Amino acid sequence: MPRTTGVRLRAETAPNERRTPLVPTDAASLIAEGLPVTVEESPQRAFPVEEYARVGCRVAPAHSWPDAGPGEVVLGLKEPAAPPDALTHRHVFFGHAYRGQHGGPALLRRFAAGGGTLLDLEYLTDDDGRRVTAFGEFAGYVGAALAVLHQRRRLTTPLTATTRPALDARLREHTGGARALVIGALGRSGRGARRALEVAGVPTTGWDQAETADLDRPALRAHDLLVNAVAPAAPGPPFLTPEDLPRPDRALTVVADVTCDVTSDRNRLPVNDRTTDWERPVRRLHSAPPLDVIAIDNLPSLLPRESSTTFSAGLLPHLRVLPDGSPVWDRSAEAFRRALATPDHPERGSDG
Ligand SMILES: NC(=O)c1ccc[n+]([C@@H]2O[C@H](COP(=O)([O-])OP(=O)(O)OC[C@H]3O[C@@H](n4cnc5c(N)ncnc54)[C@H](O)[C@@H]3O)[C@@H](O)[C@H]2O)c1
Repeated sequence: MPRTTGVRLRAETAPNERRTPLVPTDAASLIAEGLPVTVEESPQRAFPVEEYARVGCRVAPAHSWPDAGPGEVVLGLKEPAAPPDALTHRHVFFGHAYRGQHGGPALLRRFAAGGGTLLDLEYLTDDDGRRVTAFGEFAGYVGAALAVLHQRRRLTTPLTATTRPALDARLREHTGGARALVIGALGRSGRGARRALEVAGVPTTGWDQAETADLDRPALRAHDLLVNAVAPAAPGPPFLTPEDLPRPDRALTVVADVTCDVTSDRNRLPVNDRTTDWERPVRRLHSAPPLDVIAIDNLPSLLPRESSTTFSAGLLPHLRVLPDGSPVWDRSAEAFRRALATPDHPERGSDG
């Protein structure tokens, strides 16, 4: 393993990905502690590159990371665009590759071809197995907010990035008028969803694992809004089945699928098999009675500055110790090694 000589913040290429895992003030802390930071130019990042340059980051052209020195750790959020196909560096990003997701084996083959390492952000966990940093709370908040606005016919499209105070103000324009159910209510996304529903004045039921062990389908169908915020550790019975859709007793008209695991065998909402996007956030699943789904896989990007600031604060203490290593980095490297050993049969353990 080469000595860590710096951090290279990549430009994201996914449409509407405005977040960053490292904000300028935290980059400044790394530099002050002797770890150089290079930032690629990116017009879509919510923090202009000038903010990074001002605190002492080197600026590099977008997509120049393949030329980074072998000791530079390449930091991003989503899979780096090819070419190059072979990945040689240590990369830190969300791979979504270890749980049978589409594209997982192909990503692992890119690492196998180049001899690089993925230090997956989702697998940076503390001694108790808890993620050290995550976007979940913002995902739940935005997912529930979009569901409420759609149910109130107040959702304007295409969606554009906003701020928490602006979104709160729109949620407060009206109150009540619906009952919501949040599944996965005790998790980060579930907490965020409940907060948005509270701001919107929507009475909310919260279910977690205890309540879904023996699913009360009539109770589920009696809610107007459903926010799916679970992180299931294993495949299990669906929350909604095709038989639920035509039922005349179904009050449920809007589902926000925050989990968005639409290509995984753990998907608890298999009545929906695809994501939606900022251009067309809502997809009609059934016409009579109507049922619409919102399944956007980059929800926190709608609050890019706030979600990035929180995420970066959680990651910073770990970036600080990159040169020396730590059990947190070791655990993520070990998850990568296990997945690499069985790329077509990914592990099915919990990712928390
Ligand atoms: N759409 C997006 O933009 C976006 C962004 C971030 C995270 N996510 C996804 O949201 C999901 C939740 O993330 P999180 O950070 O809140 O996870 P978390 O681990 O904090 O919480 C998940 C919760 O789900 C519960 N749960 C698991 N299986 C359940 C079941 N069968 N029934 C009821 N509850 C169950 C857990 O007990 C836990 O309380 C993850 O799949 C994550 O990948 C989506």
